[in-house]
Amino acid sequence: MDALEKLRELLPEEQFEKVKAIDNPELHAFLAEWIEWLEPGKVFVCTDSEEDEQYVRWKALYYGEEKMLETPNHTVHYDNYYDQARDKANTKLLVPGGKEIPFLNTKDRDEGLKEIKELMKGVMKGKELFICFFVLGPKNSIFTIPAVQLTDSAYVAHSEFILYRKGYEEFKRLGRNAKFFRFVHSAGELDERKTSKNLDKRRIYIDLVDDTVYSVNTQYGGNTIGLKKLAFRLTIQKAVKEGWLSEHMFLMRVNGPNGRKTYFTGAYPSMCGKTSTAMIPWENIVGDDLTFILPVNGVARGANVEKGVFGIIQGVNPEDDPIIWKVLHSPVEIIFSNVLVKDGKPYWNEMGIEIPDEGENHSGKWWRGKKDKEGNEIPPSHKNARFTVSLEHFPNVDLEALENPCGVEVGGMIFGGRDKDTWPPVREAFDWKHGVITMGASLESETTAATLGKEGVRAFNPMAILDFMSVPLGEYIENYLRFGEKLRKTPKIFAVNYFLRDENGKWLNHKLDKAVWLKWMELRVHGDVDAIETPIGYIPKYEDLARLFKEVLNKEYSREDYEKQFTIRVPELLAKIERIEKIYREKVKEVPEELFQVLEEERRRLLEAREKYGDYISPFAFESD
Ligand SMILES: Nc1nc2c(ncn2[C@@H]2O[C@H](COP(=O)(O)OP(=O)(O)O)[C@@H](O)[C@H]2O)c(=O)[nH]1
Ligand SMILES: C=C(OP(=O)(O)O)C(=O)O
Ligand SMILES: [Mn+2]
Repeated sequence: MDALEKLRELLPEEQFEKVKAIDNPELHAFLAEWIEWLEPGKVFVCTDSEEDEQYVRWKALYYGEEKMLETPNHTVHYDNYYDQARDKANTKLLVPGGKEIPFLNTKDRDEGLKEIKELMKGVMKGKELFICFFVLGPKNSIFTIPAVQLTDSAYVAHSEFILYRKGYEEFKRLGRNAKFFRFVHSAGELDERKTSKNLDKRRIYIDLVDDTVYSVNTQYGGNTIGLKKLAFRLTIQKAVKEGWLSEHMFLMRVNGPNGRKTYFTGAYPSMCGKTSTAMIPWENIVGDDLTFILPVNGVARGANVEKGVFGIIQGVNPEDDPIIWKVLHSPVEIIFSNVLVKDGKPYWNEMGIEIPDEGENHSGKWWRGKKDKEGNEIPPSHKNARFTVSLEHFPNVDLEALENPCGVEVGGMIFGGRDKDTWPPVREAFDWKHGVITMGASLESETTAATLGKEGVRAFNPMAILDFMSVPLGEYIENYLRFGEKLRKTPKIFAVNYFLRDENGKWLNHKLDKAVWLKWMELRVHGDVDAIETPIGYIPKYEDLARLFKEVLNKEYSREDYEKQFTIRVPELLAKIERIEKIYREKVKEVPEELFQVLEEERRRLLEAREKYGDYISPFAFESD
C-alpha cells in the first residue's frame, strides 16, 4: 500500500486532507511510518492558520502542560525537577559503525535507531500527536530549511509556534523539491504534575544520515524543541558540507554615528550572555541564539534562524534589562518555564523585587528553605528557568533585518565565554585567521546550569559550539578558515569577556559595560578610532573608552579600572595557549597546520613582551611603545 493510502486509513478525513495537500511522497512515507509506530490516540495536523495555532495553545492548557497566569496570554510550564537542562550524556550522534570522533558523543547508528525505536514504540497511546511544519531562517530565502515536527507535547509545539516561522505553505509550495529536517519527540509517560517521568530513559539521538532527530522522555526545551538545538546539529553538518557557517550566535545591529547601522554576531556558550547582549535597549536585536552566515557575492550575510527568544530569566531586572522586563510585564504571548508562581504571578531569582516565601515552582509546592533529595536548598526559580516570546513584541527588534531574505551584512563577529582571569573585556583580532584561531577555536568557558552536571569548571568550547558539534572539529575549523577566503571583505573578529574577577572573586565589570564594548567595536569596524597593539590583538585606548562610557552610560570610567581590566596577563595567556595547543595536537584529528602556526606566533609575541615588560603588562606600556 502506498504511504498516502496508509495515511488515509490512519487519519480522520480533515487531518488527512491537510497532509495530502502537500505533494511530497517522502514526507507521506515518514508520517505514515511514524504515526503507525507511535500509536497516538489522536492526530492533529497544523497548517499555518491562526485557528490551528490557537488549537495548540489551547491543548497545552487542556492537557495541563501549561497553566494560565494572571496576565492575559501568559502561561507557565514546568519540567521535571531533574529535567531542567540539556542532557549531554544522553544526547548522541548516530553514525554508521559508531565511529569515534573526538569531543563528539557518537553511537552506532543501527544500534541507536533500534534503541530509540523501542523506546518510542506505542509511546503515544492515549495521547494526541501534533504534526507541525516550520522553516529555519526567513521564508522563501537563501537561508530557508523546511522542517516537520512530530510531538505529543502541546507545550513543545506551542513553543515552536512562538519561536519559528510557520512552514506549512512553504511545504506546499516546495512539494517534492523540499529537502526537509525531521523531528520526532515524545515526552513519554507523565507524572501527576504533567512532567516527564522516565528520566532514566531520556534519550536525544541525532541521525545525521537521515536528517532526523529523536527525543524521548524529556520536556526541557533544549532537549525537545526540534528546530532549536536539535536542528543545530544537522545545520552544522550541512554548512560544513556546503561551505557556509551555522553558528551559536546572536545577531544584532549596533547603531553607529550619523545613523550608521552595523551588524554583529556573537558566539558565547549557553548562559554566557548572548541574549542579554542582543537585548541592549538602545541597540537592535535581530536574533539571540542561532545565526546562519552565507557568502553572497563575496560578502558574509547573516540571518536569524528563529523569530523568537527562549531566554534565561534569572537576573532579569528593571535596571539592567529594561526592555525584557517591560515585555515580560505586558500582555503578549509568553510561556514562563520553571519559575515561582504565587497568586497567578511569576517570580524569579535576582529579579530585583521582593519574592514571596512560598508558591509553586519547578519542585512542586515550594516554601523558602525547602530542600531537595540531595539536601540542597531549592531557590525560588531554577537557574535555567526561561521565558519564550516572539521577537515581534520587542520594541527594539530590527524587523527589516529579521525578515530580509538576503540577510544582513555582517560587520563583526564576537566570541566570548566565562573566563575569570585570562582575556581582557574586549579586543580585536589582527585578521580573520588570527581571530578564528586565537579567539574562536581557542574559546574556553566555565560550565553553567544550562547543562546537567557540575558548574564553574573551565572547559574547552571552541566557537561556543562544542555541545552541538556534529562533524570532526578539524573539518569545522578548516571550513571556517576557508570561509574567510571566499569573502572580498571579511568581518572583523573580536573577543569579549564579561566575567573577569578580581583576587576576591568580585566582578571587574558591570553588566552594562558590554554596551560600551559594542560601541567601540562598531567604530573599529569602520576604522573610526585607533587602538593599541598588544601581543593578543588590538585593545581600546583609555580615552576612547572614557568618552564612550560617558556617552553611552553616563558614567565616569577611571584609569585605574581600565588598567585593571585591560592588563595583559601573560602567565595566564601562555598557560591557555599550552592547554589549547595540547588539545589540538593530542585529541583533535586533521587540524589545519596554520592553527599551530598562529598559536606559535601568539606565544612568541607574548614571550617577547614578557622579556620587555614583565608578567602583567599595563595597557599604557604598549601605548607608549
Ligand atoms: N556578571 C555578569 N553576568 C552576566 C552578564 N551578562 C549576562 N550575565 C548573566 O549571564 C546569564 C546568562 O545570560 P544570557 O544572556 O541569557 O546567556 P545566553 O544563554 O548566552 O543567551 C544570566 O544569568 C545573566 O544575568 C555580565 O555582563 N556580567
Ligand atoms: C536553549 C539553550 O540555549 P542558550 O542557553 O544558549 O540560550 C540551551 O543551551 O539549552
Ligand atoms: Mn540565550
